[in-house]
Amino acid sequence: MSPLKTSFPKHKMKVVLLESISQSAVESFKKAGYTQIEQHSGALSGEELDEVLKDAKILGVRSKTQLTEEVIQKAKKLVAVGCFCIGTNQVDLEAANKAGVCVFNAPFSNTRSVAELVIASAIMLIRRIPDKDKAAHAGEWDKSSENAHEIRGKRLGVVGYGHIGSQVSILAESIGLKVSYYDVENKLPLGNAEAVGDLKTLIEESDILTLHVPGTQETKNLFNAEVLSWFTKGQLLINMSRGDVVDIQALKKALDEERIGGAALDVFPEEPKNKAEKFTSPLQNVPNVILTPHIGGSTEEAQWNIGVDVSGKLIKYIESGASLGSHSIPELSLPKMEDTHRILHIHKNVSGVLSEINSKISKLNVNILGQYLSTNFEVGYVVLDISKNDSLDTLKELKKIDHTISARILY
Ligand SMILES: NC(=O)c1ccc[n+]([C@@H]2O[C@H](COP(=O)([O-])OP(=O)(O)OC[C@H]3O[C@@H](n4cnc5c(N)ncnc54)[C@H](O)[C@@H]3O)[C@@H](O)[C@H]2O)c1
Ligand SMILES: O=C(O)CC[C@@H](O)C(=O)O
Repeated sequence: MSPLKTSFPKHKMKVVLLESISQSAVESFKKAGYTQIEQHSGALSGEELDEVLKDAKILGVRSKTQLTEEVIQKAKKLVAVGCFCIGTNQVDLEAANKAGVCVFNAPFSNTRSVAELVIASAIMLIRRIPDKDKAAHAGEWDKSSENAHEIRGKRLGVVGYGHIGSQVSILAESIGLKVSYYDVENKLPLGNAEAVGDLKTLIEESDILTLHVPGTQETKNLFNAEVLSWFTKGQLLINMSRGDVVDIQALKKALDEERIGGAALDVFPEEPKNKAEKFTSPLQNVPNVILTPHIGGSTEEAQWNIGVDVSGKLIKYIESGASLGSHSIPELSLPKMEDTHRILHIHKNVSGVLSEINSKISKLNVNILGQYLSTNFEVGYVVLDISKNDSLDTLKELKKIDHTISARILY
């Protein structure tokens, strides 16, 4: 299929990619005809972020760049944001929705990479490899088997049985672990995994706990001092979800008191924005603790696939209006345009807008060849496939309608 033309020429659309997004995304944009691609290796904030967003139509971020309501409101030309990762908690999705900015992510391209690191970390912790490694580097030869165990036959407790949690469960069973899980939703158990009805029982029954919940208000401090007090027998804790899910000071206390026997943390409440910033944590130099710099999904395979996935969604949205997978404006799956022009109208979801769209169309006496609508609580998204001769007049009229957030045309 030859690339679609857009009313706004692609070579004039600025694409900004932050946080070392994979070259696969750059290649996809270039192949689709986008030439203004600006790449930055780290996250941006404050004036620097506002400045690059002044004339950006498309923005790509990973987990560090905070797209607050203020930032989104200032980015007047922004049409779509791609989170080149799973998490979307760094974006104010409500503000993006209200501004008519479509937000996509890559819901599963790095799940396998995270799941592999969880299994690797569990084995490292249960063998107390962090301490042995440190000792060997310091010239000490400690061959003792004390407190080092096989993972076979131990029970893994998975908190959050979604894409990653369930994949960890499959890998864990394949090397002889028993698996239980706790999820707020009713989830189909894979393999021989068993659902447990409450977090306390899961913690008490497991030897290793691994966290795979999303970063939301509900999961903030989910593992607080009270929950961490349910660890009494030296269980191991792995967190590769979001940093603020665990109260770090309370975790340190539990490690110091040996109620928790070791921990692997890939995410932290405060993470450096780039390589130049220093990383500090109360858990540095605590025995049997593995600290990694938020690299659960950082493999070449995962990053390449994420680049392809998210750039594909962004290009499709810009060039066809299809918003399937959007986390902000309503989702619409659209057919190919057949010898028509397409108008995309995003508006506040208040009564009267749809009837006004239809009344304008009937007054102009235009031929509508396809009409698609999707709404959420705040916003409505209408797509009209329209005869080529009528499209520009119709767009002009639709732009005048009260409560219009944005309107654009594709041809
Ligand atoms: N460390 C990394 O590099 C890395 C990489 C990828 C994803 N992540 C993070 O991993 C987490 C999980 O990702 P995913 O793709 O599996 O998400 P997902 O949405 O597929 O699964 C999350 C699961 O958690 C459950 N859940 C929500 N609230 C819960 C609660 N309070 N208690 C128990 N269960 C709860 C949900 O019902 C869902 O089943 C996310 O926070 C994501 O941002 C981290
Ligand atoms: O690549 C990143 O910055 C974030 C990775 C991970 O936390 C995700 O949400 O996919």
